[in-house]
Amino acid sequence: MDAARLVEHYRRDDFLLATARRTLLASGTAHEITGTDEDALAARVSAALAEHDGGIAAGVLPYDAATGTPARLVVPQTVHTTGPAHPDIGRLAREHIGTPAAVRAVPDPHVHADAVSTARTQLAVRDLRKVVLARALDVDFAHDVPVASIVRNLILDHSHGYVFAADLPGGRTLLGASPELLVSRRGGHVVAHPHAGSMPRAAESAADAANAEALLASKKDRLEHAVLADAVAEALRPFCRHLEVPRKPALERTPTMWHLGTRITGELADPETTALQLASALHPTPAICGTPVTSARRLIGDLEPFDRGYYAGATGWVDGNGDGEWAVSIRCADAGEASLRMYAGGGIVEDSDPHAELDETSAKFATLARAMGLDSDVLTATYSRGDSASPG
Ligand SMILES: C=C(O[C@H]1C=CC=C(C(=O)O)[C@@H]1O)C(=O)O
Repeated sequence: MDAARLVEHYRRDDFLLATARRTLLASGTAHEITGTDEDALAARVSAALAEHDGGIAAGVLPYDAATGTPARLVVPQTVHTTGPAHPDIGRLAREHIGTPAAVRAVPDPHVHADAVSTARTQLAVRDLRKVVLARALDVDFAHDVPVASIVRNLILDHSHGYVFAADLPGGRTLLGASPELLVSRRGGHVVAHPHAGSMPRAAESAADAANAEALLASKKDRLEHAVLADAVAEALRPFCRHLEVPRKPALERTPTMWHLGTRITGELADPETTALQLASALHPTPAICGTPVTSARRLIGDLEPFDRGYYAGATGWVDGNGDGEWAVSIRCADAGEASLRMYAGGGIVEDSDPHAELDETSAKFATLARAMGLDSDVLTATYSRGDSASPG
C-alpha cells in the first residue's frame, strides 16, 4: 500500500504517524496498556511486546500523569508502514471542512496576556529560568469533527515534522502536526531535536526572511532556546556514552512558524534502554514546561485555567527491540464528537512581552486552523477579541 492509500485508510480509532521518513498506520487493539506510573508502564509495555513478536506499542503520554491523566499505549492488531507521505499524498485532494458553529478562546486573550505578565514577575520570585504558558481555542461543529479530513490536510501541509492522530481514553482523539522530535532511538543511535524560540512566517518572502533573521538575532529567543537545549542534553547524557550537542541553534521552519532548533545525537550506553524510557526520562522538557520542572509545573497550574491533558505530552511508538520515535504533542487538538480544543503555548523568560506572546500563540494556532480551513483573518479577529463568535 502506498502512503496516500494508508492515509486514506486512517479511521478515528487508529494510530497514525506521518513523518519525513515514514508513514505508520496502526489499527485494532491486541493489547491496551494505560497507567500513570511510568516505570510500571514501561515494564508492562515490554512484557506486552514480548508476547507480540515483531509488534509495536503506539500511543500517547500525558503532560502530567500526576493529575490522573494516564498514558495510553496500544499493541495494534495490524501495522502498516510505508515511506513518507510526500509526494504520494499530493495526488489526494484537499478535504473541505465544514465551517465551525463557534470558536471560543480559553481564557480570554487579555487574561492570557495578564498571565504572561504574572509569569514574568514570578520567574524571579520562584527562582525559575523559564516557564511555558498555553491557551486554548474551543471549536464547536454542527456535525461530527471530521478528524480524518483534518489529518489528511495536516499531512498535505507538512512534508516535514510529525503529523499524528492517536486514540485517547473516552473515544477522544489527539491530532496535530508537531515540529518537534522529543526522542528517537534506532539501534544504539539516539536523536532529540528540541525546538524553542519562535517567529511567525510571513507571506511575502523579504518579510519572511527578516523574521527568520530577527529570530536568530533575538537574545530573548536564544535564552529561551538555550535553557531547553541544555536541559535535553543533560537529561540524555546519563543514557549515552557519546553525545553530540551543536553549540548554536539552527533555524527550523514549518508552514506557519520559524523556530530555533538543536539536533542532539548520541550513542546509547546501555542497549537495553528503550525509546519509551528515553521519552519518559526527557519529559517534560522546557519546550513545554520550564526549568526547574517542579516549580514550573506549579506556576503553570496556578495560571492556566485548564488541565492540559494530552497537550504537551508525547505521541509515538516503541517496538520490541526498544526502537521508537516520540514527538512532543504540540500544535494539536483534543477532539471529542462534535467539538475540539486546540492548544498553543509559548516559553516565557524575563524579557518576554505579553502581547508578543499572545501573537505567538495565535500564529501557532494557524497550524490546525489551516488544516481546518479556517480563514486566518476571521480566526485572528475571533481569538484576539476573545469573545465567542461564529467564524462563518
Ligand atoms: C509549546 C509550544 O511550542 C514550543 C515549541 C516550539 C517553540 C516554542 C516557543 O518558542 O515558545 C515552544 O517551546 C506550542 O506550540 O504549544
